[in-house]
Amino acid sequence: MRRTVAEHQAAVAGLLQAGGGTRRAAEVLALRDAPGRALAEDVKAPVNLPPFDNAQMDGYAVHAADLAGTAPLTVADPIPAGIAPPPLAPGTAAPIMTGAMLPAGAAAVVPIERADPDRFYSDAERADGTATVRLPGGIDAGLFVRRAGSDLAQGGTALRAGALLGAAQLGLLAACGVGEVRVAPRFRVLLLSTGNEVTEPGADLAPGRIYDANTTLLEAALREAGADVTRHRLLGDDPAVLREDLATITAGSTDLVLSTGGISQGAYEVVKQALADSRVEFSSVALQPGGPQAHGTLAGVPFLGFPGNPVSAIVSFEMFLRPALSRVTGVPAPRPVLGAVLAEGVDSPPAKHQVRRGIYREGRVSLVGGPESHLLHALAAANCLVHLPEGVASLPAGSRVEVTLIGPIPVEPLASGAPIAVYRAASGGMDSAERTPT
Ligand SMILES: Nc1nc2c(c(=O)[nH]1)N[C@H]1C(S)=C(S)[C@@H](COP(=O)(O)OP(=O)(O)OC[C@H]3O[C@@H](n4cnc5c(N)ncnc54)[C@H](O)[C@@H]3O)O[C@H]1N2
Ligand code: MOO
Repeated sequence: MRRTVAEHQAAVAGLLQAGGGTRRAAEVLALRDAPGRALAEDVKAPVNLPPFDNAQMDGYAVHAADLAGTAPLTVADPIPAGIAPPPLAPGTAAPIMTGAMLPAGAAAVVPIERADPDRFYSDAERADGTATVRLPGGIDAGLFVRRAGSDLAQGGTALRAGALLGAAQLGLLAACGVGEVRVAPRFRVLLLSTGNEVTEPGADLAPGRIYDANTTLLEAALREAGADVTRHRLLGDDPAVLREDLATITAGSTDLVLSTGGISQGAYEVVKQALADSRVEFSSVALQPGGPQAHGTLAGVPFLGFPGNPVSAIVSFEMFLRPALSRVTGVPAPRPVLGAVLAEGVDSPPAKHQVRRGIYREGRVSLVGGPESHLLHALAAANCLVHLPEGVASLPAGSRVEVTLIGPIPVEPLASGAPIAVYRAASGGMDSAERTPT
């Protein structure tokens, strides 16, 4: 059967959805074990974030009654972070450190650099209670005060079910005091490679044989995408042996069986022959590489057969399985798809969606290697897949194409002295300093 890329994408997503791999019980994990997992339920903030009004700068806490004036204020006891301070009396200013709780009565914090003197008194200097400080008048209420709940109010939704847990999301949960999370179960994949010619990397290579790249390639891709992978022993080219092997698969034992190789037009297509009378369909998708595809079920377990050429296998993963996993389980996050200008002209078979490998940078994409599906070295140098859709026979340099990012975009080191961050304080008036790399 011949089908379009979109038709096969829908078929694979439907297969995983029906497979029920996402309906297993959620797991409860400590935050440190949860990177890369998807939340199984909404998480509400059990506390305000921040939990209390606190100082955004090291400086003086100023009473609401003293914001306007410039008269000297008596210096009160200092307030370090981590204590509950006594109330602040009018006519006094308390040295307060970043993150310390604002005392009752205080309405603003003036950074120490704006105070006169512009340094904190020592305990000895404050001992007789006569130390004073002058602050600039006309201070806005709320200056350098971080209000309780201003980031997230208690009871508010911190993260929704399905959220992918990365560093920022886990950091937020930790800040809220949440120690454990319920996450969706990992998607389990049984991965098998076929072919008499494939040899385990590290072993001696007999004439006519090649090393097994696909198991490592797909296992790494699947793990990176959040799946739990079990490798099946390398299988030869005997359909009877493979059929026997696959007969041991039982419903619920895994969420997906994924094979590579043995599905096209040869005389020894082991997967095709072993599954001839099964619920697996062999089709030709209008995609290059990645044309031959197999999908269906084995004992109710979803099955996908990718072509044996390594680039065909990884393009199949990126085009069909990764988006389906993303849609069905929430993990991994979808790949970014960007518009880019082709650095060179390119030809493509118009009856197929061709996927070339490229290096994307600053809006331009250069192709790496040719269209052939054995070019692993070029794949390893690429950071994107370049899409030349069905109907396109050739594109001149300068044409716009879509690229899917699969690796990091190269960046130049920052020129010395260039600003790396300019932060403007939300409370207005005083800007924090521009930071420059040294
Ligand atoms: N007459 C035709 N021949 C082929 C067609 C076709 O339509 N008509 N399609 C070609 C395309 S496109 C592809 S892709 C391949 C797919 O073939 P199979 O899925 O049956 O895969 P194999 O024949 O087993 O292997 C293809 C290729 O990949 C190498 N291989 C296999 N497994 C591994 C592995 N684990 N690690 C590294 N390399 C592997 C294998 O040695 C072959 O070179 O068929 C074309 N032929
Ligand atoms: O479709 Mo095959 O996957 O081009 O090499």
